[in-house]
Amino acid sequence: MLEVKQVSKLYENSRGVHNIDFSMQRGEIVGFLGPNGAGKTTTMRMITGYLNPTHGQIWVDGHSMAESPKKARRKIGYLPETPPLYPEMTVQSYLRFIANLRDVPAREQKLAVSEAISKLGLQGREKQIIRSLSKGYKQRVGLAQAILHKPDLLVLDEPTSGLDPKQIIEIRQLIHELGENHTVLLSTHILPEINAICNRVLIINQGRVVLDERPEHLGRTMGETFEVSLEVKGPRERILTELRSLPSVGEVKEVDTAAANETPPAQAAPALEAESATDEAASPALAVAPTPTESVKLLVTSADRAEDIREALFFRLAGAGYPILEMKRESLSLEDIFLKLTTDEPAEPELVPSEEVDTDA
Ligand SMILES: Nc1ncnc2c1ncn2[C@@H]1O[C@H](COP(=O)(O)OP(=O)(O)OP(=O)(O)O)[C@@H](O)[C@H]1O
Repeated sequence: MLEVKQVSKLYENSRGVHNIDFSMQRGEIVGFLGPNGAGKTTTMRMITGYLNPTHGQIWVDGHSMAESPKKARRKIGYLPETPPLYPEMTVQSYLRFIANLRDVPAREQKLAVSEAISKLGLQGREKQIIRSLSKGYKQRVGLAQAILHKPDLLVLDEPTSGLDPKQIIEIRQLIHELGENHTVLLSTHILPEINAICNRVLIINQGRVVLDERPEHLGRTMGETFEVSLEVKGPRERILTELRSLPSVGEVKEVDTAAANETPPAQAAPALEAESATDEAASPALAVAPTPTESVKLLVTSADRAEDIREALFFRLAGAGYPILEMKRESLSLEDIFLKLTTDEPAEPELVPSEEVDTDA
């Protein structure tokens, strides 16, 4: 659907983007992430034909943006960071105007506008002046103009920026629905947005792609070690011994010793023995002075980086008679990965304002 081949955009200040290279298959929803100034908008403007690359090529559904820009752009719906709205127009007249601009045949315009209005939940607002709409509804009109000519690829630059939490959820839901019939590239600063709607993530830093992966494979790609947090009921020392003797286990760290300190291990064993004795013997003791439940919280890593050790932990602890109260796989969050990939870099030198080399298309 989209091929971005070794694309660079050099501004006079030498910023911009360098050798961006990726492709998108039909039906993908790709999240485009990067810190401020990383090059997201520059890349999106080149993909949509609003900016000429200094080097490289862009193909949209087989059409070269350089050689057949009209055909290539016909395939794309673009929502820039600031939606290109005319505030004095009504929603309906604005969308009719855009349909005209995009060469939607006259006899199809009415239907195209009413379809876009209903897809974006703008029914009842057709006659409203755009200026009087809330930011969330203006964004819906922006999305409506992007899909009017029924493009295959939607390029959305920070579509939820500046919206309140309720509007963010609504717009996300709409993008999710649009993703059923469109290929979508969307830039965002909101990391949970990627997990919520995207099936692939591209991270760009200082003008270069530094990660291209499916969200569920991010940990593996980052060389993450399989790690599990556990809460186990039973005597601390014995649990540690059991776990450390498992060949598939690498490291076992205690994360919260509060429970163990409350009940020293020496006292724990008799208490458990009393519990495992007859019910008649255990119950009166509990009624007089309840035995604190001894549990230990641990962080356990795999000996072989990526091996899933959850089943081994379960069977070993169950076999030894120590119930697992909680078990959770710990993984690097997208935030962790983003920070790892976009910090530890030399700080950007002070930017001297200058004109760009190419003029906008
Ligand atoms: N017209 C221009 N002239 C010169 N430099 C520019 C121009 N437009 C962008 N740049 C520089 O190119 C780099 C990439 O900018 P771009 O706007 O694409 O980043 P971005 O990732 O979209 O940032 P943000 O998240 O802040 O919108 C930045 O260093 C920016 O200063």
